[in-house]
Amino acid sequence: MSQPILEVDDLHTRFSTHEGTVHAVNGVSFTIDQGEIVGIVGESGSGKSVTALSLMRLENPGRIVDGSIRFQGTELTTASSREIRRLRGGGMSMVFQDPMTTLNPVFTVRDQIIESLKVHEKPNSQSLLDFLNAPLFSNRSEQKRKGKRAVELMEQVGIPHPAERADAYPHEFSGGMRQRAMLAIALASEPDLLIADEPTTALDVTIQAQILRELKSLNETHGMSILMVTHDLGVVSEVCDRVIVMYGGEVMETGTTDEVLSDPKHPYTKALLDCMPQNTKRKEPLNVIEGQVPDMVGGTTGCPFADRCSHTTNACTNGPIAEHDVGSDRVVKCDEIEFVSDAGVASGGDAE
Ligand SMILES: Nc1ncnc2c1ncn2[C@@H]1O[C@H](COP(=O)(O)OP(=O)(O)OP(=O)(O)O)[C@@H](O)[C@H]1O
Repeated sequence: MSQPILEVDDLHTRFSTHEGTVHAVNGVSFTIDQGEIVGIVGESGSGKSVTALSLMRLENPGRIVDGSIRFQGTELTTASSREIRRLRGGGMSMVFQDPMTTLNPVFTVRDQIIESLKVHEKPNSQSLLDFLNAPLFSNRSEQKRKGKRAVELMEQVGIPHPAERADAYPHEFSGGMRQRAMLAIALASEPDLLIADEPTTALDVTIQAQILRELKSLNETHGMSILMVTHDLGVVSEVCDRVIVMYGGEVMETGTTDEVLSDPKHPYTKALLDCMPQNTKRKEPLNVIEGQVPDMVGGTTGCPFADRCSHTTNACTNGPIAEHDVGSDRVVKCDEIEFVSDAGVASGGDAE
């Protein structure tokens, strides 16, 4: 059996706001094995991104108030900023939804990939030469080597004519190419775990399929583990080995992608699946889950999905809700699952 590369246990991340304390991540636990692709899926506001940011220790202005994140044996919740920097330079990288918020508009794509290569090679130090940004003759060959590597990485992520395009600025790239450039920057540090937060949401379906293929091939050829944050079950079904279904800052259901998508146990998972266009008859309006995701101010008592679920009982609103093992590596946080399996559950009160 594969060793977990990442172990998240009872993670709680909160934000202090004028309205009160937002319990964005509320007791989340999961693992990712070496070489595994795991998806986190859920509606907007379910806590997916804050979970991903917490793993990279980029949760600020939020704060981790409880729980543990162990990456390759290192506890990240108490790690020093030096350890975290070293980790970001090597073990873990993140790709964000909007490349323009991450790419620096005043540097060429090549320079930004080179910067990532430098951080990878010297995660804890910034040399005087780097600081002055004035490479001397002695490190010109080094600079050349990194430039060549940058072009190789651009080629690897499918940027056509990489040598010619390396000196372009981000605004000269299309959306899909920018996303690939960002992937190249993330890969420059040769991460063991890539966290990809909605990496294809802003792209058209053809480019989306190409990027997903790219990620899958990196996983297969380099054994890179991937945590894919998405609201799209189609993406999950295409690339993920396992899926974590999140709602209201909590994990509602986990399991292998095949099992969860073919036999969803939690009413929320079932409702999400019912909303997929593939599961709607032609010319009929798409299914929606009636109601809104909770704002998570002050946290929730009981199941966060209770006020949108058609099978809610008093026990669901009074909580706490137990996690049920319903198979190997399959967990469902719902006390009504017997009922769900027997009768089926649908969104908006449309029970099957
Ligand atoms: N900086 C912040 N300050 C206050 N609350 C925040 C902040 N960032 C996120 N939140 C809250 O944390 C909760 C979880 O948000 P998060 O972005 O993780 O959801 P998500 O599932 O990733 O949604 P999306 O798919 O839209 O990114 C939401 O209630 C959100 O409003």
